[in-house]
Amino acid sequence: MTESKGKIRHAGPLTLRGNAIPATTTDQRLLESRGPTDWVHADPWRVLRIQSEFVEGFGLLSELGRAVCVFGSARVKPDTEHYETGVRIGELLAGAGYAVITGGGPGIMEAANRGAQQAGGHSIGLGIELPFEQKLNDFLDMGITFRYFFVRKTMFVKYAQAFIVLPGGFGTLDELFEAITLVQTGKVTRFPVVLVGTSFWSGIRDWINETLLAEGMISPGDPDLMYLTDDPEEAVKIIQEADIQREMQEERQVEATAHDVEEASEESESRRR
Ligand SMILES: C/C(=C\CNc1ncnc2c1ncn2[C@@H]1O[C@H](COP(=O)(O)O)[C@@H](O)[C@H]1O)CO
Repeated sequence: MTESKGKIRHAGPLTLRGNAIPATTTDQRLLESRGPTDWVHADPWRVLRIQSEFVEGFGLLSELGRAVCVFGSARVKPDTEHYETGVRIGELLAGAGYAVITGGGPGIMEAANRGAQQAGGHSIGLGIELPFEQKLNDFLDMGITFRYFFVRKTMFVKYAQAFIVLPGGFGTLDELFEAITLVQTGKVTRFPVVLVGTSFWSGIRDWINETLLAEGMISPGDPDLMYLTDDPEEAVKIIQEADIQREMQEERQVEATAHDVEEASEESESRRR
């Protein structure tokens, strides 16, 4: 705590003299203040809360290793076809060494977390605070509940190498189209988005081809940004294949950089001679 000594006070990085010296110290004002609380709801305070969500998320997830997000309906129940597919995908991903990240809620999220956990993999839930009572599902090794959708979405994209999308409603469509937009605009590269459930998704795939593409709203290659399958094994294989391609590309880049450096040093050596 900073003490007032004569006519000078050091308050953190500040040096204050004369009338600029407040009657109390910063710590005293912090510990004693009992004023209006409106500032808790003001935007500058929210910015700090948003920052703290990023810090918590980065802190929790940064050492995760390879991971895949699984999205899908919050409403499907255990012992239904889509739920069982979610469990199988969780198991397969865990078996292939991927951590499984979901929205941490019920339905497909729970199914994929359950599959990952029962196969001995990492099972992560990134929940969201909602207006109604909500809790993280029971099949998580690590969970975090975000206040802000956009912070949570950053975590999904930053810490996963791919998305698998099962049947779902608006929430699932939002996650699907955000991922596709990030791939389309080059914000993320080599990021497979795999839709599982051909009869559920073929309507939207046809609309994308027959309306979006036909009317020039997207480019000819854009529909291929999504893979479509019924087979959980194939979904995971697509992701593994993309991982191999990514690793090969990274190796080629490292080799090309090493080659450039070698050439540059040979050139400067020959100029010196
Ligand atoms: C509807 C019910 C609970 C909702 N709880 C959720 N918890 C976590 N994440 C959720 C929740 N609801 C939606 N999401 C996210 O959107 C996707 C599913 O939304 P959809 O509209 O059901 O397709 C999902 O991937 C989550 O990330 C009570 O049962």
